[in-house]
Amino acid sequence: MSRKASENVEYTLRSLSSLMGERRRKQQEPDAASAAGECSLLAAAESSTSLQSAGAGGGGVGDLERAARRQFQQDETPAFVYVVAVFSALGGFLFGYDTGVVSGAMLLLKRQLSLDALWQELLVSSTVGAAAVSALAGGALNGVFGRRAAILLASALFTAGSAVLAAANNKETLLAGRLVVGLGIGIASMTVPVYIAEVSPPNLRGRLVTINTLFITGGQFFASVVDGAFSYLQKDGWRYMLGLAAVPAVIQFFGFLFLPESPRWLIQKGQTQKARRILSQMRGNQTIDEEYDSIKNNIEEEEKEVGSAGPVICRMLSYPPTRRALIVGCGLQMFQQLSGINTIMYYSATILQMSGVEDDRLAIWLASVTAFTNFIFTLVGVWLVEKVGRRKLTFGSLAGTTVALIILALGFVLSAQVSPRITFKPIAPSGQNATCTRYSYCNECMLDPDCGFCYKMNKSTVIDSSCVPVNKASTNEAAWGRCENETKFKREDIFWAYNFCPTPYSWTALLGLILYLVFFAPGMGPMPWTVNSEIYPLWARSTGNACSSGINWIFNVLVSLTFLHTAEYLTYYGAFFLYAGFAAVGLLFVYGCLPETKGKKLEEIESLFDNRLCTCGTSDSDEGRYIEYIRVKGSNYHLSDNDASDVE
Ligand SMILES: O[C@H]1[C@H](O)[C@@H](O)[C@H](O)[C@@H](O)[C@H]1O
Repeated sequence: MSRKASENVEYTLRSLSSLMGERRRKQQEPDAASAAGECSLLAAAESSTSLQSAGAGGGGVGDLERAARRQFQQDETPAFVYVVAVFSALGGFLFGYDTGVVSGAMLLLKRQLSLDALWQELLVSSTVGAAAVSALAGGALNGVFGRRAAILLASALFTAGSAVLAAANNKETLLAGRLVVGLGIGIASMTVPVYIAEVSPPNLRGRLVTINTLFITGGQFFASVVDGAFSYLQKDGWRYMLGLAAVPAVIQFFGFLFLPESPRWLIQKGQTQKARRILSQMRGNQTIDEEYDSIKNNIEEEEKEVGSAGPVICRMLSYPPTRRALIVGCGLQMFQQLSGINTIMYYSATILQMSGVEDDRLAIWLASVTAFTNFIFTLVGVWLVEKVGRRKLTFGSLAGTTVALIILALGFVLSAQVSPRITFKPIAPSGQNATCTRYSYCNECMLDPDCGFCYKMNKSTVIDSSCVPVNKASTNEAAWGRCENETKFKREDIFWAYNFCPTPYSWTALLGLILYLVFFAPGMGPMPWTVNSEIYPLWARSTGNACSSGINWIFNVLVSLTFLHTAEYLTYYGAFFLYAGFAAVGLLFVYGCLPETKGKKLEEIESLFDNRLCTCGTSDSDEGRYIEYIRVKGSNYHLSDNDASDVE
């Protein structure tokens, strides 16, 4: 039987068994109910036989199956699961908002509180650093107190942190607020995907977990709009930017007071009655027996196989399937960051300036266009994840990202090659730094963070150009010379370029940037989070996600903090070629090591890591196959894709 046909058979059987459950509930008489159930199964067996022949002959799908499919889809999506997913994903929104909003807030803050470079760096990176620490610690928190408690704690931290930030009167208080918010981000980033994965039905799990990343990028986009809007409020605009996060945080906190704990965590802790009640609430009108049994059996088997002595991380490392899963999960998170997403997100305004946008405010608004691209294309990922699966989506996305990075780098190579010559070397006033005046091309001048390029234009040609030191207090003007006073030099048609050079190849940078996000956002953005929420068995899930989220945050700090220095040492194109190199290695890793988890029950996924690591590329033919358990007249039949006839 062809694979397509076998999938159809499974689908129909599941649909019909679901229909059967529905019909059974509607019947008042137990006997009549069981008769209806048997009828349905007989119909299923017949239908599967006819489908087998239809599949073999390449024919269409019958009315019965279509009706069953419709019914099945209705059955599978109780609104409650969506409500739970959306409330949890508010954690993702806050993660995106708080990491995104700071760049705009910093523009205002540094003026109002006269922050030097060290304090600016501290305020930006303290949050990411705190997130790394709390993501790592979040594993224990999740394991001991449960997912719900962890999400409640994260939203409390977000609320408290935002309130402190909005009311802050000095930089020390701001630092405290940013640290508290960072602790919330770390806990939310590792807990929310796990929680959503555990409450979702298998056929929707990928989509619902990916919604969390949609909320992350949505938060980043919203933050960029808020930054743009409040940038006009020079005094105290930053208070609104930083404080606004309290609103979704409070909503999430109160929402979660009424939302349930993950049934899987409850079963693990022995609270089986409560778990059953929640599971049936989450599954609407379907029977929960098989799912409940399979979770419970799995926990018991795991305990037998792996034992329960010693720290979880040691047990994970000494048990080959979880060790392999951990390598895959952490590797994915590492490559997500190494492919440079956050240099694109945090420095898009700078990169856009390189592409010829000279006005600061316009660059901030255009940065929100890039954030919007990231958001919209994550939505494409939500749509694709259950259609093409995790593996193909991640691979395709990373391949496109690599090409986009190469285009971005080539754009910078072209710009560097036609970099304007420096034609005018002013004498530095006594006691002033003269290093900048030694450069011969704009490109060298641009890469020195202490210097900027001052020039005039004759039609489209750069003339009278010089390289002079930048004013440390405001990078909008030079420390001395013709570009010293912004209002004055603008009146005289003189231009100042800090961090960029005027170039006719500006469009390549813009093209590369947009292409990058178009490819990155549907796959490499969300899949590392989605896959990590699925690949660990229950006993290792919190710890596995804590480690991989920790890795994500650690590489986030490393890559984004070193971007400007990397560009200084390797030039801009060197930096992007470097990220392209990392992405290419990531591509091999994904091809070799990432198995397909689409449609599988969480309890089945562990077996994907039974074989030696990095043999997944050879087991593609297994993609999309299900093993489904159905309950027939009180007994469980194991239905593989070749033995539909087992059903009587
Ligand atoms: O998945 C997310 C998303 O792609 C964000 O845009 C990025 O800033 C995060 O670092 C990443 O983890």
